[in-house]
Amino acid sequence: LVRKLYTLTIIKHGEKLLLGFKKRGFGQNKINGFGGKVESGESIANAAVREVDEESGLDVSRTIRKVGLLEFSFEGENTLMEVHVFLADGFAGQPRESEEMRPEWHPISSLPYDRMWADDRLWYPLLLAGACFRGHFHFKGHDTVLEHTLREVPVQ
Ligand SMILES: CN1CCN(c2cc(NC3CC3)nc(N)n2)CC1
Repeated sequence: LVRKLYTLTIIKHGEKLLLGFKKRGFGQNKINGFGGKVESGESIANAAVREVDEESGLDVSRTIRKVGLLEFSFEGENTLMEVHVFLADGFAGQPRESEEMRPEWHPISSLPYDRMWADDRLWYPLLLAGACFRGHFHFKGHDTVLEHTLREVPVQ
């Protein structure tokens, strides 16, 4: 199994989340938090801050907290995605569209789960409850979760 590191940052402001419509690349046309690959020699938290800046123009360096670790495997593939999830409870700057992402605010009471990855509706409730969590989701293709594990873990 080839393990690759990624970040995913969700920005919360009051009762809304700032998510983005992915315009290209992996997860194109889905709504998601901001993120990308962790480059060699980069800390995971710094990679998260860099990706939020690149994709939304916002500075979350003073507001992000680590909230989760999600692993994704795919039927018939030898790749394992290790996604480090962060929650930012504030930001500096104004959201701006980038080549990758079109930022948009979504009320927590009406998240567009059917336009998000299939795993999101499983772990977002833990994120929104302020929990820390760890999960593994085994996908068939990009739309079907064949099996998964998910548990709350003690806050670090
Ligand atoms: C850099 N990106 C960040 C977001 N990320 C994913 C993946 C995902 N499910 C996996 C089946 C694909 N679910 C969410 N919500 N985000 C992939 C890597």
